[in-house]
Amino acid sequence: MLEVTGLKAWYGQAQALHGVDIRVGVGEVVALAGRNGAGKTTLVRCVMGLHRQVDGAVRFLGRDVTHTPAHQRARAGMGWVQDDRGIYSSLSVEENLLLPPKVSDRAWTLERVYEAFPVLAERRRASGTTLSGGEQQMLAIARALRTGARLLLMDEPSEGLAPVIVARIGAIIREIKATGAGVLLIEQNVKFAATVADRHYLISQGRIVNAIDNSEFGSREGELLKHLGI
Ligand SMILES: Nc1ncnc2c1ncn2[C@@H]1O[C@H](COP(=O)(O)OP(=O)(O)OP(=O)(O)O)[C@@H](O)[C@H]1O
Repeated sequence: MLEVTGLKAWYGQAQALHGVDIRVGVGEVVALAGRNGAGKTTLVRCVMGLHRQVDGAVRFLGRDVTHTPAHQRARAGMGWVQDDRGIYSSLSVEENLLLPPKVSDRAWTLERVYEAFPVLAERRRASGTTLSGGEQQMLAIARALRTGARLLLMDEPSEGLAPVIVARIGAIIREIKATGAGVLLIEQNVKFAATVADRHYLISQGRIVNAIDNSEFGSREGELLKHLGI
């Protein structure tokens, strides 16, 4: 579904990505971990079409989208769950859920969202400003699902959340996977990533330095943690 090959990216003269290869298959959850400044956000921005100083190729659903504008990639089925959560704070939960444009017939109905996220049903009339961190994260994920995105790019969904909420988010990611959607998950919490991911990529200084199948995670966790300085 997503194939990134030989991706290079620059900020002016400074090169941030040095030939990155990653892929996400249908119904696959792929985790990306790396230290601060390793290139995770740059990579996701390149995939979404938000960073234009690039070389190499990004293919999505069999089409070369390397030079396709971001709004067209979103329309083709890429959904970004941002780390700042991108919620309209002056609008209610339900209004936030009604805004996203539908890009495919996989779009989740409001009823389906409320079934999967009971807390959003309870808080449907609450304004964005009054939501807890966990509720905001769930709203951000639900908004991406409302579009019918085929590939979700998630930026640190577990960050700053209580373990019980992180576990709930893990269950939701597994549910998304079961629908056949792909997920690219930026996640420093590799223990959490291991509960949902099929594969782990480790990025360092703009290069993928390790690709680990989740079945090997138990024996190679130490290697990952050491690399991340955890
Ligand atoms: N707007 C920018 N202008 C110049 N250089 C940038 C810019 N954004 C990022 N960089 C540089 O690009 C490299 C990769 O940064 P990036 O933000 O992609 O890393 P990251 O892995 O997402 O880090 P973090 O976990 O801190 O968000 C770093 O060397 C960073 O300093």
